Amino acid sequence: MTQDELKQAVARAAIEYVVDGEIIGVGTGSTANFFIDELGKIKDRIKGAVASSEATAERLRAHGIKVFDLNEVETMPVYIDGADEITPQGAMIKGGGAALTREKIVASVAQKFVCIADGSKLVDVLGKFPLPVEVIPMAHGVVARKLSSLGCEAKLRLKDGKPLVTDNGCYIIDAVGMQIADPAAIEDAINNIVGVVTNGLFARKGATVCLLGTADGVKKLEF
Ligand SMILES: O=C(CO)[C@H](O)[C@H](O)COP(=O)(O)O
Repeated sequence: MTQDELKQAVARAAIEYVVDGEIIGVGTGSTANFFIDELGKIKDRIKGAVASSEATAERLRAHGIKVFDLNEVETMPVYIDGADEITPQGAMIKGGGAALTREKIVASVAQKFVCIADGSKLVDVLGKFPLPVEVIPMAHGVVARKLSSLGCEAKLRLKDGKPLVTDNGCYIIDAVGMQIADPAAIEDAINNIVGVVTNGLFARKGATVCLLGTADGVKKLEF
């Protein structure tokens, strides 16, 4: 099976977690896009969705799914999203698609986080994938220096030769080669750097369930 077929398989399997008549939190990225396409097929069963990015909102609307502003929503039963890396304990690196802050915010409102990922995303120790850190633009230099002192190479993410600008008007610094033996400690340490909006570690509130696409079928990990 190709990686896309594995992503499609977990996207289909995630429909089981959709609660009829409710608002669903929806993530960002290629796996989340496959999930949105599946959600489109059962759109009449749900009230709508909260999107973790402008791109996701656009795709949801293209499927005729109503998109709610998070400020209108107090709670939702489930948030469904991909990950760049996930451990057997449910800690994740997210933000490869630069949507980490909104992903963390929407996930914080959901009762359950269902991570959908192809098998390549399962790792024993986080950190091979560069850790995304969203920063206030005027602080990117100082934050990069402080990140480097934590033992990584801090690289400003570029798009077409210019700093990539997130949906929040901020920049992303990718922390390359960070040793993440204690995800919760690193998540807190980076979030405490002045100028950081948030980082892509989901250690404190990681996944509740992970649907992992493998050649032997979809495996369910519960945390
Ligand atoms: O965190 C994310 C976007 O900010 C994505 O969930 C993550 O990058 C995984 O993406 P994909 O499903 O395309 O592999």
